[in-house]
Amino acid sequence: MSNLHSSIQFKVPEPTLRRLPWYLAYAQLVLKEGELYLSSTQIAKNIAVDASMVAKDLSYVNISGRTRVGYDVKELVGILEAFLGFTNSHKAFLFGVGSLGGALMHDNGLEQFGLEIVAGFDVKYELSGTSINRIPIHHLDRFVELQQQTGINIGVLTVPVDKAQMVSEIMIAGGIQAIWNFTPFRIRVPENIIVQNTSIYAHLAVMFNRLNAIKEDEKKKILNQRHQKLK
Ligand SMILES: NC(=O)c1ccc[n+]([C@@H]2O[C@H](COP(=O)([O-])OP(=O)(O)OC[C@H]3O[C@@H](n4cnc5c(N)ncnc54)[C@H](O)[C@@H]3O)[C@@H](O)[C@H]2O)c1
Repeated sequence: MSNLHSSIQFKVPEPTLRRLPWYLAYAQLVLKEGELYLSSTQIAKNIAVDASMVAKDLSYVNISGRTRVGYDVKELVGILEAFLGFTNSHKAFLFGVGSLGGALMHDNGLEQFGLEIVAGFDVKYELSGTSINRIPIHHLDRFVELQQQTGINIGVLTVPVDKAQMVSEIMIAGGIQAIWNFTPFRIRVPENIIVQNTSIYAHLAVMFNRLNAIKEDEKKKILNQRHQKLK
């Protein structure tokens, strides 16, 4: 990625960066269906966001739609893929090949999003020399040597929570500059290190909360109906 490209990306607000992959996924679907043009209103309807928000988000990626016709779908897909860094594969090491780490190594979808896990590291000796989805697993002791050979600077952290800080320090000392942290521990890192904390559980809480809101609404409706009948 060029410096110019990365300096543009840093100015993009995080919520926009989180929405762009949704637009891309929808544009890819439309492209498959053979459509040539796509409007921001169409995108907005399908993603359930505001059309003006879609247009604003897309203004960050330097693509302009044609009045009344919309965006050229092929161009939109290409630009979004390149912008999000999905076209150039980023290679990563994974630390902690347990149930979550193993599942991530099994997931072929990650590569579509530009991340390729090329090796896993663990402290369990019985895992050394084995592989998951053709990705080799090594003992953690071999990390520095393999980092020096490959120059890989992204690390996926899936170790037990009480090991998160210690392993992240080993990762950083060995040359990792960006950590995708799946542990619930808020690791402390030097300023120049990028950390992205990710939790699938956070989204669960949102889903439960919305479900409860629906239930509360239904309860209110039932109570209202009873009141009406009593009147
Ligand atoms: N973010 C999420 O949504 C999410 C979801 C599930 C689990 N988690 C978290 O992911 C982490 C892993 O969970 P899991 O269920 O896969 O646990 P697990 O016990 O199945 O796997 C952990 C692995 O880390 C290895 N390990 C331990 N110490 C290590 C070290 N110093 N260096 C390298 N590897 C080491 C273990 O040998 C084991 O193979 C936990 O912190 C858990 O809380 C997060």
